[in-house]
Amino acid sequence: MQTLVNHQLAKILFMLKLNYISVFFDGQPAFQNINLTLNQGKNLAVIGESGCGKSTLLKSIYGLIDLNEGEITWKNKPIKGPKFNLIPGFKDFKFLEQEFNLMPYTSVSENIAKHLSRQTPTETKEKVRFFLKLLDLEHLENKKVKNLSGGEKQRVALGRALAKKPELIILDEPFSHIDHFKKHKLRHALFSYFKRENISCIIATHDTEDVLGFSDKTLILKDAQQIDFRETETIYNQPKNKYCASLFGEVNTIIPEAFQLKHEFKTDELIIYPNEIIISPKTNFTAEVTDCLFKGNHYKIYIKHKQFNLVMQHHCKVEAKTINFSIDVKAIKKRLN
Ligand SMILES: Nc1ncnc2c1ncn2[C@@H]1O[C@H](COP(=O)(O)OP(=O)(O)OP(=O)(O)O)[C@@H](O)[C@H]1O
Repeated sequence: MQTLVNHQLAKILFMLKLNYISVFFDGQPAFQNINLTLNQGKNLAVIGESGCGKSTLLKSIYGLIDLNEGEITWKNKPIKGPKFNLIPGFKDFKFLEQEFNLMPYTSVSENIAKHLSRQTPTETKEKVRFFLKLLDLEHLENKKVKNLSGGEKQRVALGRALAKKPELIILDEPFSHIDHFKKHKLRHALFSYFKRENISCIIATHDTEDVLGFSDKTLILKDAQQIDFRETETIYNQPKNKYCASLFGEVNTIIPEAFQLKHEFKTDELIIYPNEIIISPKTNFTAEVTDCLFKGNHYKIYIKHKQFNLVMQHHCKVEAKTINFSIDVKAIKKRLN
């Protein structure tokens, strides 16, 4: 009985399932053997270097591209590509592509209102007002879309995608045209809205800020292959390799033995983040300081120790030509465990 209940629960929770899916263009994989599940209300980030297959994967999930291998299911029903669907795209999903496809000669409000579900004029007005506020577009409500900036258009496109509440929203670099100042506020407002409304989200991005703090799971692609798919925190704390760690920023690879850490870490190579190298005057490790960059709340410091070029961070500027440093073993062990 319990098994039956668990099985049914799993059926409900695993809304989206990608079952070893692949797409090839001219015999070359755009992505290959992607295998994952996404639960209701969860946020998945898809990251990886340019050309690794992120956009093609998103389009395939929405049903715009036919799969060459595997199957995509949503609530246990297959999602078919254009070969099997007269109207491309899946009804429970909304997709915000890199191109926005807005109606240029109508106003911001009209663009959003057109996509709301049918309701009374007062309800429509209230809903439009809600999205204008959420996306910081209130001051532009009557402006024609053709006269908006790229970032403003991108926000209208987000409003349009959300107007009729989707069960899954697919976002391809949704903040790429939006300035940093607005991006932080908007990102927070949007992801909080998705959580509140239990909307699942898949976002392809090059911005670590979209990933850390907001995505529950992360999929890492490289050369069309699935390199990792785990909880975002686990991926960051225990990166499989340097490529995976580098997607979150600059990192170091060291040989533990060269830093007298052979007994602490039983691996040939160890990936360490810049905050895990610390200036400590009492150690035997000296390094030449090759650069020191102001980063706002810290300095990024490039150092050279024997054959190792390392990057570390420090709370204040380093003027000295050489420093003594140590590897923060305690912090690394805490992260790895
Ligand atoms: N319609 C197509 N025909 C042929 N090749 C394609 C097509 N669309 C994409 N590709 C190729 O598939 C690969 C994956 O492209 P995709 O746009 O999915 O990458 P991406 O990870 O989204 O890149 P970026 O981060 O630069 O947006 C690339 O090598 C690309 O050239």
